[in-house]
Amino acid sequence: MIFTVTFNPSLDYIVRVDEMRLGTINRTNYEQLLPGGKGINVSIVLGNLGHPSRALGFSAGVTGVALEKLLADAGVDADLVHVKEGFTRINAKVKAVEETELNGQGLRIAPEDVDALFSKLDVLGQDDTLVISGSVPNTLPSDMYEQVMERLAGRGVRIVVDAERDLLTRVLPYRPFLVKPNNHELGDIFGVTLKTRDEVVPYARRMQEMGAQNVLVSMAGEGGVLVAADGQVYQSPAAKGTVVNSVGAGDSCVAGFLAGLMETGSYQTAFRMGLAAGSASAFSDHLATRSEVEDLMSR
Ligand SMILES: Nc1ncnc2c1ncn2[C@@H]1O[C@H](COP(=O)(O)OP(=O)(O)O)[C@@H](O)[C@H]1O
Ligand SMILES: O=P(O)(O)OC[C@H]1O[C@](O)(COP(=O)(O)O)[C@@H](O)[C@@H]1O
Repeated sequence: MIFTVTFNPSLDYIVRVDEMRLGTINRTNYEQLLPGGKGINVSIVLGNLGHPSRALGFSAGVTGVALEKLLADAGVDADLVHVKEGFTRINAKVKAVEETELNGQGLRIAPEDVDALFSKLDVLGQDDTLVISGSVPNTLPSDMYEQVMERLAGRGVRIVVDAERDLLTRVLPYRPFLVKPNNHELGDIFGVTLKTRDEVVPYARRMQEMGAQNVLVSMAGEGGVLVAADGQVYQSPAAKGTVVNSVGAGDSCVAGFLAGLMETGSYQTAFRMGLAAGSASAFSDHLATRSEVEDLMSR
């Protein structure tokens, strides 16, 4: 069974404006409200691809109620800890000539809420996969991901991590099954700018030497690189298409990779399915569906 953990779920409020001007009123010409947060998106896309998962995390307030309603509508099996104070954040994504995101800092999660989440992790064991993904509210200790990995150590759980900077590097000694930085996040870790797939390969290898079993580096319109546990390096450009909304493309990439690996056992196919799922999400106003992913893979 696959479990996802999102420490900082959101409602994503996606709007389009012809021109974004600061310091004045901007009127939108399109708006959409979607469930959000990295692990949550992974669960949605896994479901779209025919693989059930359970989404764990936190919610609070009226926005938390709305989030759970949207997840139920999307057929996601969500088991969120209800935090007493505050409200689930709303992340605003403004699409104009450029894309601007305003991501909230998130909930004030109490120690007993963390305990409640951890007790839900106690059922995980051999053959289970856990995806821990996204930011951690700044009211929680910065070693949250390590605490999760420490708790699951020795139980044979395959752990996937999609996070930035220290959250990511600090889990590497626990030998996560998969990490998925994008090229900017990978470059930030090593203090370099990575633009091409060839430039990414040596740094992805370094992440593997530091402990990750598989390193999948997504590169938006440039496609991606996989340094796999089988010793192979796979590279691919991205599918060509018109980008409608790239929010959730990275999460879709993780879901596509896991689905492809479960279905075929092949890292190469998993990589292709990951990239196709990312592109399918980027090319539409919803997260990737199975038929969209298969269509892109067949091209
Ligand atoms: N502009 C694009 N054109 C084609 N595919 C894209 C585009 N943006 C994203 N993708 C696909 O989605 C994947 C993940 O996107 P990326 O932006 O790298 O992730 P993240 O959201 O984590 O930064 C890419 O590897 C690619 O396959
Ligand atoms: O936890 P963070 O880093 O603030 O990111 C949360 C945001 O990322 C998303 O999960 C999308 O992530 P990706 O575009 O990287 O796939 C949004 O749904 C959400 O608003």
